[in-house]
Amino acid sequence: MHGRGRRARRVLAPTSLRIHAGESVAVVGRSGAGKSTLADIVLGLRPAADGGVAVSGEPWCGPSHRPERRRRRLVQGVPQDPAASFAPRSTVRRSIEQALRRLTGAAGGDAEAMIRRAAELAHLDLGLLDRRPAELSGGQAQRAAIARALAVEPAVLVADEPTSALDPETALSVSTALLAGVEAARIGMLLVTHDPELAARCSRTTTIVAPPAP
Ligand SMILES: Nc1ncnc2c1ncn2[C@@H]1O[C@H](COP(=O)(O)OP(=O)(O)OP(=O)(O)O)[C@@H](O)[C@H]1O
Repeated sequence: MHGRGRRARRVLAPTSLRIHAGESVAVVGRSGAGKSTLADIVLGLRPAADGGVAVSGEPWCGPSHRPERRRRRLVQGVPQDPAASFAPRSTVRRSIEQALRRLTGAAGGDAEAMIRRAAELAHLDLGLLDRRPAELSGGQAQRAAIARALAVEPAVLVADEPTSALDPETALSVSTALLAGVEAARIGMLLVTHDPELAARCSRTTTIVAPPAP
C-alpha cells in the first residue's frame, strides 16, 4: 500500500517469490508495476499490507513486524546512487568498518579480513578502500557499495537498478562483479532492472504486473 486512509492505494499485486542461496532473480516489469515497492518491502524499509518476508526460514518482516535489530545484517541493499550512500568525510574502509561493527560486532583483524574478502568479491581494488566517496568514479563507488553489502555476510542482497547510472562498459563490469560475488558467497539476490541483457544473465527472471486499477 502507498498512502494512508482514503488515499491508501494497493500498488503491488499478490506476489510470491522464493530465492535460494547463490541464486539471482531479476525483477522486471513496466514502469510503475511495483518493482521498487517490492524491493523496499524485502529490505524492510516499507511494510507490506499483508503477507510477509521470511529469511533463512524465519520471519523477517510483515505488516506489523519490522526486521529485528540482531538480524539486520541478513538483508542488504545495493543502492542506485552509491556515492551518496557513503558518509562523505569517511573513507570507504571506515564506512565498511562501521557497518561491520554495527551489524555483526566484528572489529580489528576480523573486520579487516571480512573487508578484504568483500572487496575481492566485488572486484574492488584494495587501494580504493582508503579514498573518500567523492574520490571514486561511479563504477568504483558501486563496487565499494557492493563490498560494503557483502562484508556483513548477508543472506539476501537487494539491488534496485544498480547499474542504471553507469556507462554501458562500466555497467557490464560492475554487474559481472555483482553476479559473481553473490554466487561465490552463496547469497540470494533480488535485482530490479529494466535491462533485458542484465536480466538474462541472472539465474531467472520474474515479471511484476501492476494490480488492476480500483
Ligand atoms: N511514496 C509513494 N506514495 C504513493 N504512491 C507511490 C509512492 N511510491 C511509489 N508509488 C506508486 O506505486 C506504484 C509502484 O511504484 P514503484 O516505484 O514500485 O514502481 P517500479 O515498477 O519500480 O517503477 P519504475 O520502473 O518506474 O522505477 C506506482 O504507481 C507509483 O506511482
